[in-house]
Amino acid sequence: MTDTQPKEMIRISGLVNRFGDHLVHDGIDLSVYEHEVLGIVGGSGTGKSVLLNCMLGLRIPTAGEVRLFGKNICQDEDGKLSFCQSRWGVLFQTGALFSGLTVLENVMTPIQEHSNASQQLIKEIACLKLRMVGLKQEAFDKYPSELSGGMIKRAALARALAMEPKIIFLDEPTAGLDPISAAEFDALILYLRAHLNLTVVMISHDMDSLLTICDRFAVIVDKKAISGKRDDIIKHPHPWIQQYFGGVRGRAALASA
Ligand SMILES: Nc1ncnc2c1ncn2[C@@H]1O[C@H](COP(=O)(O)OP(=O)(O)OP(=O)(O)O)[C@@H](O)[C@H]1O
Repeated sequence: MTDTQPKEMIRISGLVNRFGDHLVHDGIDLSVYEHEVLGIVGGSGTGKSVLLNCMLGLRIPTAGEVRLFGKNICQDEDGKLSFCQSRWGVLFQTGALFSGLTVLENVMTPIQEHSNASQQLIKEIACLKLRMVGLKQEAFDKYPSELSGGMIKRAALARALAMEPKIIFLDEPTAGLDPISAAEFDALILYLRAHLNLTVVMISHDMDSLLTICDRFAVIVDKKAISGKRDDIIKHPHPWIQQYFGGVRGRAALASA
Protein backbone atom coordinates (compact mmCIF):
# COMPACT_ATOMS: atom_id res chain seq x y z
CA MET A 1 0.00 0.00 0.00
CA THR A 2 1.34 3.47 -0.90
CA ASP A 3 1.00 6.55 1.33
CA THR A 4 -1.67 7.99 -0.94
CA GLN A 5 -4.00 5.02 -0.58
CA PRO A 6 -6.60 5.45 2.14
CA LYS A 7 -6.24 3.34 5.24
CA GLU A 8 -8.55 0.35 5.49
CA MET A 9 -10.55 0.56 8.72
CA ILE A 10 -12.73 -2.51 8.13
CA ARG A 11 -12.17 -5.44 5.77
CA ILE A 12 -14.92 -7.98 5.24
CA SER A 13 -13.97 -11.13 3.35
CA GLY A 14 -16.11 -14.06 2.20
CA LEU A 15 -18.87 -13.24 4.68
CA VAL A 16 -21.67 -15.82 4.79
CA ASN A 17 -24.76 -15.52 6.99
CA ARG A 18 -27.34 -18.27 7.13
CA PHE A 19 -30.36 -18.76 9.38
CA GLY A 20 -31.41 -22.40 9.04
CA ASP A 21 -32.19 -22.88 5.34
CA HIS A 22 -32.25 -19.16 4.71
CA LEU A 23 -29.02 -17.97 3.14
CA VAL A 24 -28.83 -14.18 3.59
CA HIS A 25 -25.22 -13.46 2.55
CA ASP A 26 -23.16 -15.68 0.27
CA GLY A 27 -19.65 -14.26 0.19
CA ILE A 28 -19.65 -10.53 0.94
CA ASP A 29 -16.34 -8.76 0.32
CA LEU A 30 -16.18 -5.13 1.35
CA SER A 31 -13.72 -2.58 2.69
CA VAL A 32 -14.39 0.62 4.61
CA TYR A 33 -11.72 3.31 4.23
CA GLU A 34 -10.64 6.02 6.61
CA HIS A 35 -12.59 9.29 6.52
CA GLU A 36 -15.18 8.14 3.97
CA VAL A 37 -18.94 8.09 4.27
CA LEU A 38 -20.03 4.66 3.04
CA GLY A 39 -23.72 4.12 2.37
CA ILE A 40 -25.07 0.59 2.60
CA VAL A 41 -28.18 0.09 0.52
CA GLY A 42 -30.26 -2.88 -0.58
CA GLY A 43 -33.84 -4.07 -0.71
CA SER A 44 -35.78 -4.97 2.40
CA GLY A 45 -34.54 -8.20 3.93
CA THR A 46 -31.26 -8.29 1.99
CA GLY A 47 -29.38 -8.34 5.28
CA LYS A 48 -28.18 -4.80 5.91
CA SER A 49 -28.83 -5.09 9.64
CA VAL A 50 -27.22 -8.53 9.78
CA LEU A 51 -24.16 -7.08 8.03
CA LEU A 52 -24.11 -4.15 10.47
CA ASN A 53 -24.22 -6.54 13.44
CA CYS A 54 -21.25 -8.46 11.99
CA MET A 55 -19.30 -5.19 11.60
CA LEU A 56 -20.13 -4.28 15.19
CA GLY A 57 -18.83 -7.63 16.43
CA LEU A 58 -22.30 -8.45 17.79
CA ARG A 59 -22.88 -11.40 15.46
CA ILE A 60 -20.52 -14.19 14.54
CA PRO A 61 -21.13 -14.98 10.86
CA THR A 62 -21.65 -18.48 9.50
CA ALA A 63 -18.36 -18.13 7.57
CA GLY A 64 -15.87 -15.48 6.53
CA GLU A 65 -14.32 -12.73 8.58
CA VAL A 66 -14.59 -9.09 9.55
CA ARG A 67 -11.37 -7.27 10.40
CA LEU A 68 -11.73 -4.08 12.42
CA PHE A 69 -8.41 -2.21 12.51
CA GLY A 70 -6.80 -5.48 11.40
CA LYS A 71 -8.29 -7.58 14.20
CA ASN A 72 -10.61 -10.44 13.28
CA ILE A 73 -13.75 -9.75 15.33
CA CYS A 74 -15.59 -12.90 14.25
CA GLN A 75 -14.14 -14.98 17.04
CA ASP A 76 -15.82 -15.44 20.37
CA GLU A 77 -13.09 -14.22 22.72
CA ASP A 78 -12.75 -12.23 25.91
CA GLY A 79 -12.28 -8.52 25.46
CA LYS A 80 -13.56 -8.52 21.87
CA LEU A 81 -16.58 -6.34 22.57
CA SER A 82 -14.62 -3.81 24.56
CA PHE A 83 -12.02 -3.70 21.74
CA CYS A 84 -14.85 -2.94 19.29
CA GLN A 85 -16.79 -0.57 21.51
CA SER A 86 -13.76 1.60 22.18
CA ARG A 87 -13.34 2.12 18.42
CA TRP A 88 -16.85 2.67 17.15
CA GLY A 89 -20.02 4.50 18.10
CA VAL A 90 -23.47 3.51 16.90
CA LEU A 91 -26.60 5.51 16.28
CA PHE A 92 -29.49 3.05 16.25
CA GLN A 93 -32.60 3.82 14.24
CA THR A 94 -34.80 4.64 17.23
CA GLY A 95 -32.03 6.42 19.13
CA ALA A 96 -32.18 3.72 21.83
CA LEU A 97 -31.70 6.27 24.62
CA PHE A 98 -32.35 5.10 28.18
CA SER A 99 -35.82 6.46 28.91
CA GLY A 100 -35.20 6.79 32.67
CA LEU A 101 -32.07 8.92 32.24
CA THR A 102 -31.76 12.54 31.20
CA VAL A 103 -30.02 13.47 27.95
CA LEU A 104 -26.86 14.37 29.86
CA GLU A 105 -26.92 11.14 31.87
CA ASN A 106 -27.40 9.14 28.66
CA VAL A 107 -24.20 10.60 27.23
CA MET A 108 -22.31 10.20 30.50
CA THR A 109 -23.17 6.47 30.77
CA PRO A 110 -20.70 5.00 28.22
CA ILE A 111 -17.89 7.22 29.57
CA GLN A 112 -18.62 6.01 33.10
CA GLU A 113 -18.55 2.41 31.88
CA HIS A 114 -15.29 2.68 29.98
CA SER A 115 -13.14 5.15 31.95
CA ASN A 116 -11.99 5.97 35.46
CA ALA A 117 -12.35 9.73 35.02
CA SER A 118 -13.96 11.81 37.77
CA GLN A 119 -17.70 12.54 37.65
CA GLN A 120 -16.94 16.21 37.03
CA LEU A 121 -14.71 15.45 34.04
CA ILE A 122 -17.22 12.93 32.64
CA LYS A 123 -19.93 15.57 32.91
CA GLU A 124 -17.78 18.13 31.11
CA ILE A 125 -16.98 15.68 28.29
CA ALA A 126 -20.68 14.78 27.92
CA CYS A 127 -21.66 18.50 27.80
CA LEU A 128 -19.04 19.08 25.12
CA LYS A 129 -20.42 16.23 22.97
CA LEU A 130 -23.96 17.55 23.37
CA ARG A 131 -22.92 21.03 22.27
CA MET A 132 -21.00 19.52 19.37
CA VAL A 133 -24.19 17.97 17.97
CA GLY A 134 -26.04 21.28 18.32
CA LEU A 135 -28.09 20.66 21.46
CA LYS A 136 -28.63 23.63 23.74
CA GLN A 137 -28.12 23.60 27.52
CA GLU A 138 -31.87 23.56 28.20
CA ALA A 139 -32.13 20.10 26.57
CA PHE A 140 -29.45 18.50 28.76
CA ASP A 141 -31.72 17.77 31.75
CA LYS A 142 -34.70 16.65 29.71
CA TYR A 143 -35.82 13.02 29.43
CA PRO A 144 -36.04 11.36 25.99
CA SER A 145 -39.87 11.50 26.09
CA GLU A 146 -39.65 15.31 26.24
CA LEU A 147 -37.56 15.60 23.05
CA SER A 148 -38.51 16.01 19.39
CA GLY A 149 -37.42 13.31 16.90
CA GLY A 150 -34.54 15.48 15.69
CA MET A 151 -33.34 16.15 19.24
CA ILE A 152 -33.44 12.41 20.06
CA LYS A 153 -31.22 11.71 17.03
CA ARG A 154 -28.78 14.42 18.12
CA ALA A 155 -28.68 13.16 21.71
CA ALA A 156 -28.12 9.60 20.47
CA LEU A 157 -25.37 10.86 18.19
CA ALA A 158 -23.71 12.64 21.13
CA ARG A 159 -23.80 9.33 23.02
CA ALA A 160 -22.30 7.53 20.01
CA LEU A 161 -19.46 10.09 20.05
CA ALA A 162 -18.90 9.85 23.81
CA MET A 163 -15.86 7.56 23.62
CA GLU A 164 -14.22 9.49 20.73
CA PRO A 165 -14.73 6.69 18.20
CA LYS A 166 -12.84 6.47 14.92
CA ILE A 167 -15.87 5.02 13.14
CA ILE A 168 -19.55 5.74 13.57
CA PHE A 169 -22.32 3.49 12.32
CA LEU A 170 -25.63 5.15 11.55
CA ASP A 171 -28.72 2.98 11.14
CA GLU A 172 -31.38 4.95 9.24
CA PRO A 173 -30.22 8.27 10.77
CA THR A 174 -32.82 10.45 9.05
CA ALA A 175 -35.80 8.07 9.31
CA GLY A 176 -38.76 9.87 10.84
CA LEU A 177 -37.28 13.35 10.39
CA ASP A 178 -38.96 16.01 8.26
CA PRO A 179 -36.94 17.00 5.15
CA ILE A 180 -35.49 20.15 6.76
CA SER A 181 -34.38 18.34 9.92
CA ALA A 182 -33.01 15.50 7.75
CA ALA A 183 -30.95 17.96 5.69
CA GLU A 184 -29.65 19.58 8.90
CA PHE A 185 -28.70 16.15 10.22
CA ASP A 186 -26.83 15.36 6.98
CA ALA A 187 -24.91 18.63 7.35
CA LEU A 188 -24.10 17.73 10.97
CA ILE A 189 -22.69 14.34 9.92
CA LEU A 190 -20.43 16.00 7.35
CA TYR A 191 -19.35 18.64 9.90
CA LEU A 192 -18.46 15.97 12.47
CA ARG A 193 -16.68 13.85 9.88
CA ALA A 194 -14.50 16.83 8.98
CA HIS A 195 -13.80 18.03 12.52
CA LEU A 196 -13.37 14.68 14.26
CA ASN A 197 -11.77 12.86 11.31
CA LEU A 198 -14.52 10.26 11.49
CA THR A 199 -15.23 7.38 9.18
CA VAL A 200 -18.97 6.92 8.70
CA VAL A 201 -20.92 3.80 7.73
CA MET A 202 -24.58 4.49 7.14
CA ILE A 203 -27.55 2.26 6.36
CA SER A 204 -30.33 4.30 4.83
CA HIS A 205 -33.31 4.28 2.50
CA ASP A 206 -33.28 8.10 2.35
CA MET A 207 -32.22 8.78 -1.23
CA ASP A 208 -31.62 12.52 -0.69
CA SER A 209 -29.42 11.83 2.29
CA LEU A 210 -27.51 9.00 0.57
CA LEU A 211 -26.75 11.04 -2.53
CA THR A 212 -25.83 14.13 -0.50
CA ILE A 213 -23.34 12.69 1.94
CA CYS A 214 -21.99 9.34 0.72
CA ASP A 215 -18.61 9.06 -1.02
CA ARG A 216 -19.09 5.36 -1.78
CA PHE A 217 -21.89 2.83 -1.74
CA ALA A 218 -22.11 -0.86 -0.96
CA VAL A 219 -25.21 -2.32 -2.56
CA ILE A 220 -26.40 -5.68 -1.25
CA VAL A 221 -27.74 -7.63 -4.21
CA ASP A 222 -27.78 -11.34 -5.02
CA LYS A 223 -26.51 -12.01 -1.46
CA LYS A 224 -23.25 -10.20 -2.24
CA ALA A 225 -22.01 -6.59 -2.06
CA ILE A 226 -21.28 -4.44 -5.09
CA SER A 227 -19.25 -1.49 -3.85
CA GLY A 228 -17.62 1.52 -5.42
CA LYS A 229 -17.48 5.27 -5.67
CA ARG A 230 -20.82 7.08 -5.66
CA ASP A 231 -20.77 8.06 -9.34
CA ASP A 232 -19.62 4.61 -10.51
CA ILE A 233 -22.31 2.82 -8.53
CA ILE A 234 -25.05 5.12 -9.80
CA LYS A 235 -24.12 4.04 -13.35
CA HIS A 236 -23.67 0.34 -12.48
CA PRO A 237 -25.54 -1.93 -14.94
CA HIS A 238 -27.01 -4.30 -12.33
CA PRO A 239 -30.81 -4.11 -12.88
CA TRP A 240 -31.66 -3.54 -9.19
CA ILE A 241 -29.11 -0.72 -8.95
CA GLN A 242 -30.41 0.83 -12.17
CA GLN A 243 -33.94 0.67 -10.85
CA TYR A 244 -32.93 2.03 -7.46
CA PHE A 245 -30.95 5.08 -8.57
CA GLY A 246 -32.73 5.47 -11.93
CA GLY A 247 -36.26 5.32 -10.51
CA VAL A 248 -38.41 8.38 -9.87
CA ARG A 249 -37.04 9.00 -6.37
CA GLY A 250 -33.45 8.42 -7.43
CA ARG A 251 -33.73 10.77 -10.41
CA ALA A 252 -35.33 13.49 -8.29
CA ALA A 253 -32.67 13.17 -5.60
CA LEU A 254 -29.86 13.16 -8.19
CA ALA A 255 -31.27 16.30 -9.80
CA SER A 256 -31.13 18.16 -6.49
CA ALA A 257 -27.90 16.66 -5.05
N1 LIG B 1 -31.89 -13.78 14.30
C1 LIG B 1 -32.46 -14.12 13.14
N2 LIG B 1 -33.02 -15.33 12.98
C2 LIG B 1 -33.58 -15.67 11.80
N3 LIG B 1 -33.59 -14.89 10.71
C3 LIG B 1 -33.02 -13.68 10.82
C4 LIG B 1 -32.43 -13.22 12.04
N4 LIG B 1 -31.93 -11.97 11.84
C5 LIG B 1 -32.22 -11.66 10.56
N5 LIG B 1 -32.88 -12.68 9.96
C6 LIG B 1 -33.33 -12.69 8.58
O1 LIG B 1 -32.29 -12.21 7.77
C7 LIG B 1 -32.83 -11.46 6.66
C8 LIG B 1 -32.15 -10.12 6.61
O2 LIG B 1 -32.62 -9.33 7.71
P1 LIG B 1 -32.14 -7.83 7.96
O3 LIG B 1 -32.93 -7.32 9.08
O4 LIG B 1 -30.66 -7.80 8.08
O5 LIG B 1 -32.59 -7.15 6.59
P2 LIG B 1 -32.49 -5.61 6.18
O6 LIG B 1 -31.82 -5.54 4.85
O7 LIG B 1 -31.86 -4.83 7.29
O8 LIG B 1 -34.03 -5.25 6.04
P3 LIG B 1 -34.82 -3.86 6.18
O9 LIG B 1 -34.31 -2.92 5.11
O10 LIG B 1 -36.23 -4.25 5.94
O11 LIG B 1 -34.59 -3.35 7.59
C9 LIG B 1 -34.33 -11.38 6.90
O12 LIG B 1 -34.97 -12.33 6.07
C10 LIG B 1 -34.49 -11.73 8.35
O13 LIG B 1 -35.72 -12.36 8.59
